[in-house]
Amino acid sequence: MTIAYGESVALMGPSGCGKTTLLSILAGLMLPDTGKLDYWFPGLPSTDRLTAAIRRHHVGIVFQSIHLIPTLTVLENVEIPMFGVEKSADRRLHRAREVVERLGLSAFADMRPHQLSGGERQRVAIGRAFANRPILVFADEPTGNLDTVSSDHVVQALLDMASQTNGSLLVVTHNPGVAACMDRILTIVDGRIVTNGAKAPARLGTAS
Ligand SMILES: Nc1ncnc2c1ncn2[C@@H]1O[C@H](COP(=O)(O)OP(=O)(O)OP(=O)(O)O)[C@@H](O)[C@H]1O
Repeated sequence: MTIAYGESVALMGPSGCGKTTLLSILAGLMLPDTGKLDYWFPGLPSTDRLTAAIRRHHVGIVFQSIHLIPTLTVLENVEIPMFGVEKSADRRLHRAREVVERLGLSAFADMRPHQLSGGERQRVAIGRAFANRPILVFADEPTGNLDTVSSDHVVQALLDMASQTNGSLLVVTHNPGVAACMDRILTIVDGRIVTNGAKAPARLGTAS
């Protein structure tokens, strides 16, 4: 598979076929037993591994189970990834406010996650994933536990943030409606990736 710069890709397939495993390998959270990865991030030397430093600066991850820090406010949760990347506290706060506003969450900025709905919480997690303007964002079943309306908002938030940062998006989903919103759909069939359609302006990375 190849993911291009600025492209949004859905990854589908039956339960247990390996979508989360593939995403975890691509995101550098797991090492593959076999196969090869290549990343060509703009402005960076090509690499076959996403190290923690590359992940911190250039990659965002959104999980189905959200994982916000319950004791921090919405604004503080969005700000977390910027520590160690952006030294200026003023710039961190400015960027966090900008992201929260863009996601339509300004009214919740000073609230704690438990005061928000599931969909709102997931949008905060999306804001956190995009806080450092990453080149590549992985989302694993980001709408898995949400109703249709909240799910639509979450997909819009993902696409809007990706287009603002011109980042690439890989979304694992069981939902054909969510998949249809992406530029391209990859499906794992009998252990192999099948693709439909292609929009490939420039390579960002491949896995085989
Ligand atoms: N850490 C692990 N060690 C060994 N096997 C694992 C591990 N994690 C997952 N598996 C197995 O690998 C297979 C693929 O799991 P994975 O979670 O990637 O599938 P999936 O397509 O994401 O499924 P779902 O759609 O249900 O989330 C499954 O058979 C699972 O039991």
